[in-house]
Amino acid sequence: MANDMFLIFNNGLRMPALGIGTWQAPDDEIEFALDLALETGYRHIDTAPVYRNEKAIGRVLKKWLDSGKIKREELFITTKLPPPANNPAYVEPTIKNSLADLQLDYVDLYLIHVPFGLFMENDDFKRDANGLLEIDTSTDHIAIWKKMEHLVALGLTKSIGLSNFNQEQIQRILNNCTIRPANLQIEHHIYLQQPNLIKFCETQGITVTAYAPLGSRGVASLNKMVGVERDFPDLMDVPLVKEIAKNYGKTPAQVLIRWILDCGLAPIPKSTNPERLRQNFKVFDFPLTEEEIKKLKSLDANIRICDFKFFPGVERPPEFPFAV
Ligand SMILES: NC(=O)C1=CN([C@@H]2O[C@H](COP(=O)(O)OP(=O)(O)OC[C@H]3O[C@@H](n4cnc5c(N)ncnc54)[C@H](OP(=O)(O)O)[C@@H]3O)[C@@H](O)[C@H]2O)C=CC1
Ligand SMILES: O=C1CO[C@H](CO)[C@@H](O)[C@@H]1O
Repeated sequence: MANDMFLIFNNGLRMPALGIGTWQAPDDEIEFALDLALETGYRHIDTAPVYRNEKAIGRVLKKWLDSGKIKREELFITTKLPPPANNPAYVEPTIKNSLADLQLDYVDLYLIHVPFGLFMENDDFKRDANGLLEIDTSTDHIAIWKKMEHLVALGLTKSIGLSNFNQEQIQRILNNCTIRPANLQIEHHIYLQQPNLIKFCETQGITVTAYAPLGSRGVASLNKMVGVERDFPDLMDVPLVKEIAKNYGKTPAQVLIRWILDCGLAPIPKSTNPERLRQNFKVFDFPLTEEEIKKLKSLDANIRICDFKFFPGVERPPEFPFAV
């Protein structure tokens, strides 16, 4: 089954609408899973230096590209500027590190991962004496964006975009840019739909990628590690989702993914499990009806799962993007 759906960027680039997420996929798992994903037909891969798996992803990409089984232009690779590199001086060296690890000459999309800046210490984010993350209060989005634009001129990325930015932060970039953001990557699923932000992106010609489309179990495990107590709803157990899945002979995960595609967004579900990874790709043969799309839209409950509570103290000003 072919992935025949694309999102068209404001620079003309075509991004396969369904991608594969790679957060919390350690090296051995991701090497195996990515190989299988490429066999299955996935062509859009989402990663980031903070996922610490770019080297493993690079090994798989090199193997496929060297073998001639795939051409570079058939792939769509996204990676991100990590929070400690939210500083104009670090933008170019940081993408060059990612490219070296990914064994690529360019990526298709480079995103500013989060709007707030952090610092590194001993291979981890730097904390103060109270265990709170130290925030870089000098983070300057406009100066960083100028360097992001320069990366396009250097040919190190085809397009540039943002992740986890709110409308006000995006508008500030739009007011001061030469190259407009091509894409915004945000949490998006039936319980967090942010219609105003999506509408804003639509009117500004910014495509939207939906992270945590299945409800992200990874956030729960990070929360647990830092003692944040929070229960999340299981999106695959929602009665309406299960009912629609049953009617089509599909799984709840497939309905959640298909609904995002039908909303015109790009879902990037993560799976390193062979059966689930293949299952998540089999979504091109059952467009939902207008009625089903509407009913699923009515489930919006403004439940943000990836609220960065697993980063203690990160909600302090100046650039934390969400209402606290
Ligand atoms: N820009 C940002 O700040 C963020 C970006 N992301 C990106 O978005 C991607 C997706 O988000 P993520 O947080 O991983 O969460 P997802 O919503 O993709 O959920 C992934 C979880 O669901 C499980 N799963 C996958 N497919 C199925 C299925 N068919 N049935 C049941 N369970 C399934 C996976 O387990 P298993 O692997 O065992 O199948 C994993 O535990 C990330 O991997 C990352 O690339 C994510 C968070 C933040
Ligand atoms: O993409 C993401 C997933 O996990 C990270 C934590 O390590 C977050 O920074 C993030 O936004």
